[in-house]
Amino acid sequence: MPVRATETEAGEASPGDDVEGPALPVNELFYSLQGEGKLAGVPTVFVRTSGCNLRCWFCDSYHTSWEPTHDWLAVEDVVEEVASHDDAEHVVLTGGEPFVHDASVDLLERLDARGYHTTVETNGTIFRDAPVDLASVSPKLASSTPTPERDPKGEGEWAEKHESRRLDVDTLAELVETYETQLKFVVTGREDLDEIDDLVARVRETADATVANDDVLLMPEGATRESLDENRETVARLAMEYGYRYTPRLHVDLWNDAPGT
Ligand SMILES: C[S@@+](CC[C@H](N)C(=O)[O-])C[C@H]1O[C@@H](n2cnc3c(N)ncnc32)[C@H](O)[C@@H]1O
Ligand SMILES: Nc1nc2[nH]cc(C(=O)O)c2c(=O)[nH]1
Ligand code: SF4
Ligand SMILES: [Mg+2]
Repeated sequence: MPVRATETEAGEASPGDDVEGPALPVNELFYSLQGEGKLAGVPTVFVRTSGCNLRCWFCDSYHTSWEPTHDWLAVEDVVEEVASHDDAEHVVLTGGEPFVHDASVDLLERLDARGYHTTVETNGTIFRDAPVDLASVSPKLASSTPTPERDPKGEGEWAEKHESRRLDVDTLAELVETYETQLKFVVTGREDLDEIDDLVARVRETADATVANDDVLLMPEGATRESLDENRETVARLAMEYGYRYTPRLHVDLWNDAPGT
């Protein structure tokens, strides 16, 4: 699909006059297996919006965050493209950060009306009221911050903004109270576990809903097979030690970092 560069930080520059009704900046749309979380292995259509309010140094979707590209599509056309994948019953709305866009709610409503199971992959900093069957929330830890040493593009210009935005316990609590939720943490090493324990405790104190240990998933950092090979066993052992759930990155095991997988 042809894409054009986005002009603003969160990628919310508007569609051209040729697009009617609610529209989304779509980076890619593809059919694959859900690679992460409780539904890993389920055939799924992925809609990846462009634009994000954070800048994780490790972001595996660089062209939705650090250098966003997309084509503006009418929500109606996105639904038709999803429906062209005859066998799919599940749709994942991801990004970038899908909840920066008002039209994500329109899309979820139309998908729900057609009977799809919807998962939203979100960083948990923005709440939206929408028909979401599984909120797949991935709160960002201190180890995600793009310090000058780990900045994929500049020299740490995003570090402060990322740091001030990356966690909002009240928003996490609202998501947990409203939706069936999994909390899926990207783990870079043992150092992350104190922060995860602390955050899970704060969400449990704040939310009027239960967060079971098997709703808390540890996912190894790794956009490539090579980096996963380095991290996955450490993270699997940490899951056993702390009593949380481990999630693979099945798509990376199967297809490495190929686009559209
Ligand atoms: C690209 S993000 C888009 C959704 C949303 N912005 C978020 O971060 O949850 C999709 C998922 O990939 C995870 N992710 C991104 N880069 C990763 C990496 N290098 N290793 C492991 N997981 C990664 C995110 O934490 C999130 O669970
Ligand atoms: N196969 C596959 N599964 C995924 N689960 C979450 C993904 C995402 O990027 O949000 C993703 C993805 O990019 N590919
Ligand atoms: S929040 Fe998600 S999309 Fe945004 S930079 Fe981090 S991993 Fe990438
Ligand atoms: Mg992905």
